[in-house]
Amino acid sequence: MEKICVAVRVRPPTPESSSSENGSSLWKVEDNRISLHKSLDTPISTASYAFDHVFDERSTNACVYELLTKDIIHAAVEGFNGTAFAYGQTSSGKTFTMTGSETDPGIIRRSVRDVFDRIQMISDREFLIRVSYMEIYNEEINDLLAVENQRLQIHEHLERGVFVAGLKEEIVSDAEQILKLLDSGEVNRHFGETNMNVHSSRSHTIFRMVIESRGKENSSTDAIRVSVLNLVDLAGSERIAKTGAGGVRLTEGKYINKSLMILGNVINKLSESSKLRAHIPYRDSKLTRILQPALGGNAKTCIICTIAPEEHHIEESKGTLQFASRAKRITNCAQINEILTDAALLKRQKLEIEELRMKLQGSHAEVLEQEILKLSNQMLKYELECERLKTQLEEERGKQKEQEQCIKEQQLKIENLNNLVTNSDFKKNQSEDFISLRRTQVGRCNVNDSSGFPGTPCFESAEPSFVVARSKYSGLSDFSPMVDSLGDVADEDTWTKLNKGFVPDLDQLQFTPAIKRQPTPLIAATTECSRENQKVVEDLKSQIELLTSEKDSLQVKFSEQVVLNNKLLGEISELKEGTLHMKEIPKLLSESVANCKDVYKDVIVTMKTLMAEKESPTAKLFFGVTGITTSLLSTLESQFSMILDGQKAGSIIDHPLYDQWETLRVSLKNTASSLLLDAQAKDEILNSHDKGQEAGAMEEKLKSELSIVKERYNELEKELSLDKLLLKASRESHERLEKEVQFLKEERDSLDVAVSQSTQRLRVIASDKENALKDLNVEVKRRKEMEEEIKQISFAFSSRQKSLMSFHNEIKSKMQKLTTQNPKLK
Ligand SMILES: Nc1ncnc2c1ncn2[C@@H]1O[C@H](COP(=O)(O)OP(=O)(O)OP(=O)(O)O)[C@@H](O)[C@H]1O
Repeated sequence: MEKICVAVRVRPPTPESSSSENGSSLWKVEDNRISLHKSLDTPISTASYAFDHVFDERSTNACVYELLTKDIIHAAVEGFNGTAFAYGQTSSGKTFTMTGSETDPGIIRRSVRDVFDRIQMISDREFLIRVSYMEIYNEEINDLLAVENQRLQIHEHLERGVFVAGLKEEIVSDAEQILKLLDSGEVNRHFGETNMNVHSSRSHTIFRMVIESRGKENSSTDAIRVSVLNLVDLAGSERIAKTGAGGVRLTEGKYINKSLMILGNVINKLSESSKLRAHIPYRDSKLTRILQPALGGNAKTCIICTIAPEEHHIEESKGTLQFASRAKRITNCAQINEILTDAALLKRQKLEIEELRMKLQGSHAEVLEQEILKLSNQMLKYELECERLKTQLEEERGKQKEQEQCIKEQQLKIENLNNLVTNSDFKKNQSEDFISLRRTQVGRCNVNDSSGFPGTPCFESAEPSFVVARSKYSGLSDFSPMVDSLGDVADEDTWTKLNKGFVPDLDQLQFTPAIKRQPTPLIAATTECSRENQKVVEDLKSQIELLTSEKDSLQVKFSEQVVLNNKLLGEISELKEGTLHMKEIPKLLSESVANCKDVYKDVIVTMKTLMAEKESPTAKLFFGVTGITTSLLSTLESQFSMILDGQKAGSIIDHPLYDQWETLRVSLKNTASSLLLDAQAKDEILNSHDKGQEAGAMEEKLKSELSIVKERYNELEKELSLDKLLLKASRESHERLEKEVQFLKEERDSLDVAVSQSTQRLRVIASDKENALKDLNVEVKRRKEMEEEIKQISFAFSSRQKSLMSFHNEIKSKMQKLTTQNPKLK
């Protein structure tokens, strides 16, 4: 187990920035520490970071290679997998570090030369070297050594691990040959000009050397070593606002930021304690999938994080340093990769059996026998444990299937909900609709409003669980985002955001045991093997526990979602009911207005016939009132016609407008009939020739009636303005209602997203379980083989013991014979 080696390199300031920023860098490098200083040279305590190496602006590629990469290259020659990669924002010097210049070659060229120098020094082994060069451009793998090999796929093999199918591998015999291949590959690389870098890498490149070696002598008995060396130049993260990217550059930028964010996620998960990290999202991007062995796997890895010293890049530089801090906590488990030929395996086993025999012949025979027995028992125990885990897994799978079924049903429900919402025809200006809805939602509205207007929907009174559940969706998901949901990643420098707020805690560092897949040496290693097996089984057990708990939490979340969904469904059906009810109002109102109009027309006709003297004050007043009332009626009519637009009939009896119009109708009718009676009385009075006295009384009466009409008119005017206010309030309520519906729709959409994320997560868990099961099967198979071997050894041991016993008895009988023949010997 060893930690990843992490270094930081500060690029020299650009000529423009050194002239504009007085040439003084805010980043100070002291030994292996880098800290941010304020302009007055006071250090900022929270921005000080320590790494394995920190290279300042004056350091050369030669120095970086010597201190950081050289050991990994030498280890690769010896059979260890190795990876070196450069990470940092755009224009911070990654390509300069990996590729370098003519005068100061970068890590890749230096590594190539060093590999061959090293090979020259190893005289007892022979080497075969293959190289490949690929780029990941817009999440597609292209072969840089064979342009026709585009969009290559990643495959996984039990023994070979993750590999890129169809990638050209050139067998090379010297460094010069590789350097030429590199130059030809460089031509095919995607570069582009941005505001930040005139020669910006638009893809991640991976230069790979596969180093195979075997001993020159006794080659049939020696294992073949195969190691993979990856030298990676990542594309730089970029802020679109700074790079000024558009069109193709923008698309590239989005892909670059997305894959770097996933790399950041993987690093974050790996830097967590092993108890917390349930799932490492290697599969979320091609880059992380290819680099999987280098990140927490079987490889020696170094990361060089490059930063730009300019003040306007401080945020990006801090992000890079936080990424580096996390990477520093990752532990790899590198081991020599050996492939044993059958002959080599046989020879090794023979040697081991011989060793065991020697031990058996010594005084430890019994102890060893016991140990073998103990081991056999342990094997049996582990096998049983494996069986148990297997059945547990089967059960888990069954449960998972059920859950998937549940999710499908849920999705169906959501679709129905969707249809319901889209079918609901909420039109603008249907303000009165809300009045009816108010009745249906009386429990949830502010009906006791002092204004007496219809209450507005009140969500404070909603059940707390509803609010809690809703707030959950606004929070960030606790698992890594899926590639497809990151469409707008490039709009914000998300990876920098992601890196913020990290507090390194090295004490919590945990190690992940790696599963060894190599053939295991026999007897001498049995104890070690059993311990290892135990560890593996425990590891698998803990993995299963983690998966189970994760599944449980998902199930809880899922049932919460179901509850929330049901609630939303209820609310939406309530709203729908309300809407149907509301649709009835306008027609009735318009009917009411038509009624009033008819009555009023009758009244006017009657009144006109009564008004003999058209120029009298009473007639003038009457006609004036008639005009006003007509205009009132037309206003109301136009308002209702606006509301009626597109609505259907229904019934509403208790609407305030209905009451008012009813009162108006009755009052007009009464006035008309009283006027009619008065006119008749007047006729009678005139007929009785008592003109003087009666005319005065009649005038008085008419005046008083006129004032009543006036008052009534004023009242009507007030009622009308009240109605207007009511209409306004209703309109506002309707708008609020519409917003609420919109909000519910959004809520439903977010639920949709959450459910699909859960589904994806479940799928990932399922595949993880599948992998765990595969590993278990491999383990079981291996254990069976070992058991077989132990049986054979036990058998050999017992036959050896028997022969020893017979030999012993033979000697004994011979001795006895000798002593009987020659008693002197006694
Ligand atoms: N250590 C250094 N010494 C001198 N010049 C450097 C150094 N590092 C970077 N530069 C120069 O800075 C510029 C940008 O560097 P480079 O292209 O390597 O950045 P990058 O991180 O690879 O950018 P991108 O991600 O956009 O490809 C180049 O002109 C390069 O020569």
